[in-house]
Amino acid sequence: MSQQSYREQGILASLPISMRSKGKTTTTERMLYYSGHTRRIGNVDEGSTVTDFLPAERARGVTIQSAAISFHWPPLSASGLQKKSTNTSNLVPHNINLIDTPGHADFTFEVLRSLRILDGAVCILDGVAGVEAQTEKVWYQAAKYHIPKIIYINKLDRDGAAFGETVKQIAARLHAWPAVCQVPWWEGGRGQFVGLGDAIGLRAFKWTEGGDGKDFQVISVDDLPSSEADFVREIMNARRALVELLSEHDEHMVEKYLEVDEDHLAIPSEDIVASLRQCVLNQSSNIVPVFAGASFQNMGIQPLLDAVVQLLPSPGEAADPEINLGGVEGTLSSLLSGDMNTAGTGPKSKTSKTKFKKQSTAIVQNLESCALAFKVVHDPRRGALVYVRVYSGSIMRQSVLFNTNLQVSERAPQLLKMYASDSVQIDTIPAGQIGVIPGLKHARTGDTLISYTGANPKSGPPAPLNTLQLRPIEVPPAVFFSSVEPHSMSEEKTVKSALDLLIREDPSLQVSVDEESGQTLLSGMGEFHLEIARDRLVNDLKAKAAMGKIEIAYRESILESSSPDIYVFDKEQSGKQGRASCIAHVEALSETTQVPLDDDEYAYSTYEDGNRITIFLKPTTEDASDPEPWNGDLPPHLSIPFLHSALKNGALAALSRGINYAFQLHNTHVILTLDPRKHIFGAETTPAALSSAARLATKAALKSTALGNGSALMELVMNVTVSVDEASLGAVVNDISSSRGGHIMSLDDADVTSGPTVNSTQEPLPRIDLSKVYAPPDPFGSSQTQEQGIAVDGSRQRNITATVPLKEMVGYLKHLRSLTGGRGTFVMSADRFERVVGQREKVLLRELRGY
Ligand SMILES: Nc1nc2c(ncn2[C@@H]2O[C@H](COP(=O)(O)OP(=O)(O)OP(=O)(O)O)[C@@H](O)[C@H]2O)c(=O)[nH]1
Repeated sequence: MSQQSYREQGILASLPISMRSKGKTTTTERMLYYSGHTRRIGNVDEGSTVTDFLPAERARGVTIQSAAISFHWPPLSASGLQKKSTNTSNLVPHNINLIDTPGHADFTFEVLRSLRILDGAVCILDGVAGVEAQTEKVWYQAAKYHIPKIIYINKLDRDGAAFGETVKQIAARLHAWPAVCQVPWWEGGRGQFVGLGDAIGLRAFKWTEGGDGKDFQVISVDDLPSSEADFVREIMNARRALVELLSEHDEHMVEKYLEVDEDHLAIPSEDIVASLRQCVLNQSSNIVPVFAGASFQNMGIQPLLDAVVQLLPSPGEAADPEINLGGVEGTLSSLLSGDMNTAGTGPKSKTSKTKFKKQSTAIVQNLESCALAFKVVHDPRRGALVYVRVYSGSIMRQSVLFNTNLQVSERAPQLLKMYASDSVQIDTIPAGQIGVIPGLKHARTGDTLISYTGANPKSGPPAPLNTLQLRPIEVPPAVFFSSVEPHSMSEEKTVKSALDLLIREDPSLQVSVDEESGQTLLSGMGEFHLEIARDRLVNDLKAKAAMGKIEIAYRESILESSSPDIYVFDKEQSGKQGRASCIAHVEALSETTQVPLDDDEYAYSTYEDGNRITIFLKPTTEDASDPEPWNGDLPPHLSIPFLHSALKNGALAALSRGINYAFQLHNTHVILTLDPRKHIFGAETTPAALSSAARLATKAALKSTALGNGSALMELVMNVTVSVDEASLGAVVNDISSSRGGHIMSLDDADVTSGPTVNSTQEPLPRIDLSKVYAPPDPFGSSQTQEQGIAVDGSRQRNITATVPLKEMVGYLKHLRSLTGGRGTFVMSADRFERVVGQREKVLLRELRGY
């Protein structure tokens, strides 16, 4: 297949849209079928799809993991020549890599992770439910990564489908100019959904009811029967609106328009496609092409695939990925071209800085490839499969890959390309492509992998490249947890390896062991997230263990600072003597906390999971104020990154259990000082001994703070946006503020929301003047009036933005539905941890202690 001639399409994904299913997997199945990669169409409802392959996904009919597969469009024939697609423009076959993502809010992190590797996205909306809050959330995130998008409005066969209303919502809620490229064809104006009108090609596509959708009629507008006069008129209206919208944002379109004497219909379709592509790729115009269909009825997929090939970018046109190099942010192309300012990544003194800059330019030249492991899946036959996207260079079979997150190297024994039903062995994964590496022992979802000429077999590539992070994202706090109890002592080991695998697959799950009770705890982002983890653990990975009740994870925070205290660790560890010391003190972290590292080239500071850890490697003396500086000398088995990472791991372990309530600490600053001349004892100072010294030193410091005012209980407060109709507004507001202890932040009209109300990382996009938006009329009463409360029945849709403790949001959807006659929807994300005080603290503590 690799010898055949085809062009590369960028990585494409169907965006997750809401907690309710829009038909992403259903659409993907058709794409695979029409491209010739499957022989039958899989069905979500029967659990027979290619992309929902986990047993838990098939049983529940929901996507949990983002599946990645490759196919060609137009399909490659046996001779390698292109087959006919629906388009007149003789498309060359393209290789498309598709990621089908989950829709449920508990898996939003999985979605954000996938977003990072996309070059383009198809945002699938449900033509009945329209744009929902979860859609907005992901949309703004995609905008943040500059991902070009097209929209596909699905389920137009369903009663109450409202294409025009959904188009208006795209403008109102997603703040994008909808470029309507297709209009739905309801037979005779009010009959059944039979096909589409193509505003670009001035023609219609008609599918036969009940068929597999492979063959369909392409009818020119001139040949449509007179009974379809209204439909023809609407195709023309859409064409005029499209030309006008493009003319406002693209000068070339104005020229074309003038060339054809201002006849909207006379502009060749190729020119419209070229202009649309331009607008989609450069994104400044904020235009989004809108397509239509009913995937379940096999209608609309082939024209959508044509649009993917024509409008979305190839890997070479995709946005330059952001990187982080030793704490400094930049882009990959600036690093590769030597333009990235790496000054902050190395030593802080002036002379070392200049030397370092020269070295880092030379270092980049030896970078062979860099890739992001965006997904790890356990295959019962082949073990862990690591999906990678290569950003520069090529990964070759047998390449040694250095994992910059784990600081380990491992060889890629094999490389695979995944097609629907099979995988093909390949020798190289070039830049822009995705592929699979089986047999890696360490790589986890989210890790950056690099190969480097002349890398040190132990410590990998030189600094600062060994810290390179592609598109880093912050893992949100895991706020629900459940205990995991192996059935017997003999099962402990297998349960542990199953848990290890689970967190390699999904880093938003966390495993911790409660030091005192010895209990293993699994934490996740939501109840559904943990339920699915339980399914994976027990049913798929066959771990013989029981999981306890799913509970909310609170945090605790220290109220006082400790004074610096030394801890000496001296003990046998795994049959070897371990000895190390360090000094620790802790303080409550606040916005004003200063971390003065600038003039200390051996200092290091990191913010992780709500706490800060700062490490100083420097001489300590009791009396002299200016001790002789340390020259950086270390025993051969230790390096500065090793010291930093061992000490940090020790501190993190100590922070996982608070002194008063046994909850993880929050807002705590741990300051560790290690004097390399006094606290390191030759070969006995192993990384494990250093971690133990740091852990025990931190623990002792935490204990000393608890002697005073104790510590504070913290709970997670969520940022919640509830969409309800006007009639239910009062009841919902009252419920949030009185029964749930929430604070109402704002009440807006849903149609004029500023969009990015969900969290502060989303940037506002300018509002669209709705009077200028073209949307075809909807022939049927819209059920969006029921689901979204939009204008038709006179009731306005309102958005309530509030902060509410997470505990009070458990099971909220059911309650909201009962308060709003089934119409209310909501979306939420973690806002911050807040101290619990007064009566609420007493009640919570009573509940937690059970007495
Ligand atoms: N009537 C109708 N139903 C559809 C259509 N497309 C999908 N469905 C149904 O909608 C439901 C959800 O479809 P999926 O393809 O699983 O949707 P999804 O977006 O992948 O869902 P998640 O995996 O939960 O995110 C299934 O019952 C499908 O049969 C359509 O065009 N028309």
